[in-house]
Formats: sequence, structure tokens, C-alpha cells
Amino acid sequence: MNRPLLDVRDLSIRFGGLVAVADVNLKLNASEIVCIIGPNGAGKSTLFNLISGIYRPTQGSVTLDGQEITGWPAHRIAAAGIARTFQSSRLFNDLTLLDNVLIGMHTRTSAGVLQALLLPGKARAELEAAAERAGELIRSVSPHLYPRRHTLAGALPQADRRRLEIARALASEPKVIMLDEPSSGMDDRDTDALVADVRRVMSERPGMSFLIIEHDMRLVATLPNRVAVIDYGRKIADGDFSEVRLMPRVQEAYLGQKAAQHA
Ligand SMILES: Nc1ncnc2c1ncn2[C@@H]1O[C@H](COP(=O)(O)OP(=O)(O)OP(=O)(O)O)[C@@H](O)[C@H]1O
Repeated sequence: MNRPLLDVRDLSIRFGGLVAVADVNLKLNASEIVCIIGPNGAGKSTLFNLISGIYRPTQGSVTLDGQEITGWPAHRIAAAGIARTFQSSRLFNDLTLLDNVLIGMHTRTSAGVLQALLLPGKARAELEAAAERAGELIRSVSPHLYPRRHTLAGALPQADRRRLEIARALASEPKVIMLDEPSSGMDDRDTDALVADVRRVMSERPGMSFLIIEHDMRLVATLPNRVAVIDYGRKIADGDFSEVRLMPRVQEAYLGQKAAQHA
């Protein structure tokens, strides 16, 4: 059997008395899209923070492409091939779209794009080549964003901010890209466009995989190969969305939350 691209084993983290992620096992194969779903506060973002090195696990391991990366600092995990976006935007509003993507490239340039930005005479050729690549990345994620590449990111509407964040994450040439609620703030039309964008990006990068936290069932029902459900920090289901959605434990997790909201 092929070894998974990302292999999460028995991953746990405890904050004082709260076990936010508990014994989670998750495999992501090459060229696969897996969605993580679950009620608010279930531990989905914390799981991303563990995989990307923002938190150190209390227990368990994370292996990327056969290399164990458990406990590595976030910048090293990014350089090893895991890129991510966050629930709240981390774009630099006062920089152009192009510069936001250039910053995402720093793990893949030898002289360092930041250094080149600070020292304009030096590393000019590398900067120009990187700027061209950044432009192409923006075009590949979203052709309609490309003509706006020299405008400030702060002026972008929410859906385009999400697209730009994906372009920036791709700039590090990751093996795995993790998106935290990419459709939040999007209407149905934008969500459908996002599904098409992710599919196009995947088809242009054989072997790259997506791990996506989502609440929008429209996206969850159409995009992923597989869906993993987290509830109270534990994975309670993993499989085809059509099967997972019918499982009593999954329905209970969602209905329980709705009942609590209406109480
Ligand atoms: N740094 C931290 N310190 C203490 N508790 C934390 C910390 N980070 C997360 N938690 C707790 O861990 C639990 C899981 O939170 P998390 O943000 O991972 O949930 P989530 O599934 O991503 O929720 P949502 O869908 O609302 O974003 C919550 O109870 C949260 O309060």
C-alpha cells in the first residue's frame, strides 16, 4: 500500500484541564482533498495548529512524506512543505497583491525575497523572476485577480482575499495545503467558484493535497474525496460524505449543537 503524504497519529493537546485534540489519527494521500468538519469549538483549528507547528502536541506524531515533523517550529514545517491559511485574514493590507504573494515565496528563494525587497540594487534578477512567478500564481488561482496585482490587498472584497491567501500559500510550493474555512464570507456563487479554483489548482500540481476545514455543506458535499468529522477533539467519522452524513454520531454532534443554540 502507498504511504500517505501526511500521516497524523494519536495526536493530542491539552490546555490545562481541556483536551482540545484527543488521539486523532488522520491520513492524507497524495492528490487527495480531505475536508474536516465538526461543530464550533470541536478542535479543528487546533488540529491545524498542531500539524503546522504553531502548537506542540502533548502526544502523538505528524509525518510528512515519510519524515517525522512532530514538534518542529512552524517555519521549518512550512519549508518542509505544509502551507496554510487562517480563519482570520493574515494579508498585509498596505502591500500589493503581488507583494503579498512574494512574501509567501521566501522559503523557496535563495537570496531571500525580503532581503531583495530591502536592498533594491541586489538580487534584482531573482526578485524580478519571483515577481513574475507571483503574478502567474495569482493568475492560476484566479484569472480575474491578475489585472489587479499592483493594487493594495486592503481594497479586496472578502472572497478575493481568500483567493489571494491561497495564492500566497501556494507560493511556498507546498506538498500539503491546509485551508481554514476558505468559504467563510462567501455567497453560493463565490463558493462554487472556489470549488472550481481548488480543482484547477490541483490539476496543475500533481501530487499536492488539500486539507480543508469547512462549515459550508455545499462545498463539503462536492469538493473533497473524503470527510473527517471532529467532535470534542476526537475524530468520530472518516469517509465518503454521503455515508458520513448519515451516521448517527455525526448527526448527534450537529443536532446537539443546534439544540444548544436554541436553548
Ligand atoms: N491556546 C488555547 N488555550 C486554551 N484553549 C484553547 C486554545 N486554543 C484552542 N482552545 C480551545 O480548544 C477548543 C477547540 O478550539 P478550536 O478553535 O480548535 O475549535 P474549532 O473546531 O476550530 O472551532 P470553530 O469551528 O468555531 O473555529 C476550544 O474549546 C477552544 O477554546
